[in-house]
Amino acid sequence: MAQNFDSLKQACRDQWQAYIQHPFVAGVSEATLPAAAFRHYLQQDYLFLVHFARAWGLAVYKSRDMSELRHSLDNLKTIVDTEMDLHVDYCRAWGIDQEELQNLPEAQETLAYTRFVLDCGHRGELLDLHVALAPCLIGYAEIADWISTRSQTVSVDNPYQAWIDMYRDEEYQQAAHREHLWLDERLAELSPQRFAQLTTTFRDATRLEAAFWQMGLDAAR
Ligand SMILES: Cc1ncc(CN)c(N)n1
Repeated sequence: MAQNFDSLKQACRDQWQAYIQHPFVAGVSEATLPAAAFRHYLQQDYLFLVHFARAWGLAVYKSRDMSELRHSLDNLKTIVDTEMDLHVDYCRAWGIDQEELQNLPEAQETLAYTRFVLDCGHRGELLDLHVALAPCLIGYAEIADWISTRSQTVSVDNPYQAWIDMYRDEEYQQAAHREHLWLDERLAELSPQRFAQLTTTFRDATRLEAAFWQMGLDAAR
């Protein structure tokens, strides 16, 4: 049977679930997450987005034809022109201004995750980089879906509603869908050995996403 993106998720089922349904995400959904946890997450996520934009820039650089290049460029634009602007506006609403964001010290979890992804890109091929980036782009679209289907989700007066809406937004969901299809096409052709190698990358990136949520929770203790 041909492998696809769902095969990657299946191979890392426990780690994927621990990321998508992390207590931080449940707290956002139920409006019970401590504000200090979310604030710390927002600050570090600004730094994260800067490095992830660089990683998509690296994917543009590593592309072999115009179709690959345009695909990575679209993802770079989603971060720089849409997600980052919304993020900065959102931080401002939480009383965090641009100057504060630019002068933040980088947390270990941010360093570990972002440099891991950049290293996958430098060391490997374009596909290694896309697989390392997938938990970020596709994972948040799935998280927004998970939140919207939960009966426990609070949708009236939830202080995190604007953040949830950012990832439920059609443009973000479509970018995640395009990446899903892009990966499905490339994963189908691989040898079992190559698929196993990419599974390790995907699992590690997923673990680093869960650690990023945990960093937010720990900041509120
Ligand atoms: C840590 C993290 N992972 C993913 C995303 C969604 N692009 C994000 N903003 N931050």
